[in-house]
Amino acid sequence: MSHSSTPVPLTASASSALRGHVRVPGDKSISHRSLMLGTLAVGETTISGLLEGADVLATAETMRALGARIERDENGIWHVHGVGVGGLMEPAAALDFGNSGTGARLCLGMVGTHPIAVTAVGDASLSRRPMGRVLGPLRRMGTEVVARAGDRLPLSIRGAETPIPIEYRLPIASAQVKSAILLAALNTQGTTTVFEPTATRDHTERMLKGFGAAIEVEPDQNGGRVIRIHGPVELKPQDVAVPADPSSAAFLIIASLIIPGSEISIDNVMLNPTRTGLFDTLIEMGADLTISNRRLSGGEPVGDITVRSSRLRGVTVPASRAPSMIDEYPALSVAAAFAEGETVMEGLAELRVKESDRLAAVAAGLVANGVDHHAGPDWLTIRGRTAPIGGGVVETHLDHRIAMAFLVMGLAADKPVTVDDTTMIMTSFPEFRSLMTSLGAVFSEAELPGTRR
Ligand SMILES: O=C(O)C1=C[C@@H](OP(=O)(O)O)[C@@H](O)[C@H](O)C1
Ligand SMILES: C=C(OP(=O)(O)O)C(=O)O
Repeated sequence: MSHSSTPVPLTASASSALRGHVRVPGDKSISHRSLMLGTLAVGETTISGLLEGADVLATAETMRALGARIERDENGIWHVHGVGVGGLMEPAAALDFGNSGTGARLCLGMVGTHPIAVTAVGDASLSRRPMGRVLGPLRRMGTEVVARAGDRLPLSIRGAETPIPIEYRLPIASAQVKSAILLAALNTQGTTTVFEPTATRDHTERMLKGFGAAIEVEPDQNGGRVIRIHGPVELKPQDVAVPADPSSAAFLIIASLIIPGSEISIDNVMLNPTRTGLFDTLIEMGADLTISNRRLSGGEPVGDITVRSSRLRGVTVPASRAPSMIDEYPALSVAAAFAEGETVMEGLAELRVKESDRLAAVAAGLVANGVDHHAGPDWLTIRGRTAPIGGGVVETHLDHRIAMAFLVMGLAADKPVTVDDTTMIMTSFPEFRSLMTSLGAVFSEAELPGTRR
């Protein structure tokens, strides 16, 4: 997205019951990966249901700059004519990843083992986020890095001429780091091994298998996994059908739970167990959430979700569940504000390095709207319904999930909730406002004097 777009504030007000049967856009993680793997395959990959959000469109642009021919046809199908592993071309200009951590980190992995020079830039939010977590293993594989202290964007890399396979134990639970190494391994002679102490989303592994890579995944007894990939790899083009994004569905689901009388259904939601921690948590909280028509689609479990408004109660969400719902804590915090009793969320350290410091941004939004809570370095407790909720203005810090979560809060609150900017919602869920409005949500334009970003 543009780095200098004018903020567009929005107010959400108490809405009557949400009703309807909808689809939400394609999964962001799978969308990025399908463009990247399509680029690394020889021949034509087609993608249906691609998320056409700014983050993914930025990835499409970077894949073009690296040599892929990518077109969208009149039916909304994307066609990626790949250059093959080893075939990436040196881009003529810096690659702009906008607001997207996934785009930047996975692409650094891809190019880190191609002998080309690449400069990576991003918006103000992305330029604050740590890249050392991928540059560390890439340096061991032979990638040269020119970056300022702290390894933040903008930075330049030159990919290794003769990449070295590594064994790497992830120091943090991060699918982006794991995926960057696996993508780097594709153009590396020999076996690259990644140990992940806690399972994180495994779309890269599933998709690499689908594209024909020699990859083995072995679960260990403690919930971790060992992943081995044997390079160099030749990828075969695929027809990818991207299922709906559970992280986007989360906002509709929580809105329906907290607005009395609501009942909505969402079709074809991805239900990979490495992504469904929020749904498990909501069910523990007493949510009337049912999943029907479970099936496999393109190597991923999917199903249709029906949700009805429910009396929620507070629960403890253990740290071990964090990787499977890492993007859902802002939304869960809103559900917790409307639940009876205390919700305890542990293991939240990674929230501090997302598009914003999400722990701080959520806590500030809760303060602004009168919600009883306590935040620590890596935990948050929220006591729901102790006082009227709402009436605040929330600073979003270029973070789409903060904006959407607090707009959902406003739909069920005693007083309206305003967010200071909604432009960045287009990174992951451009249809958020129109889809929510079609279900019955009430939004109105807001004007804020001297909004800070
Ligand atoms: O691999 C991915 O597609 C993602 C991994 C997660 O990030 P981390 O790897 O930093 O946990 C998640 O927060 C992000 O939205 C998407
Ligand atoms: C953290 C997120 O994305 P990314 O890391 O790709 O910017 C997100 O979408 O919540």
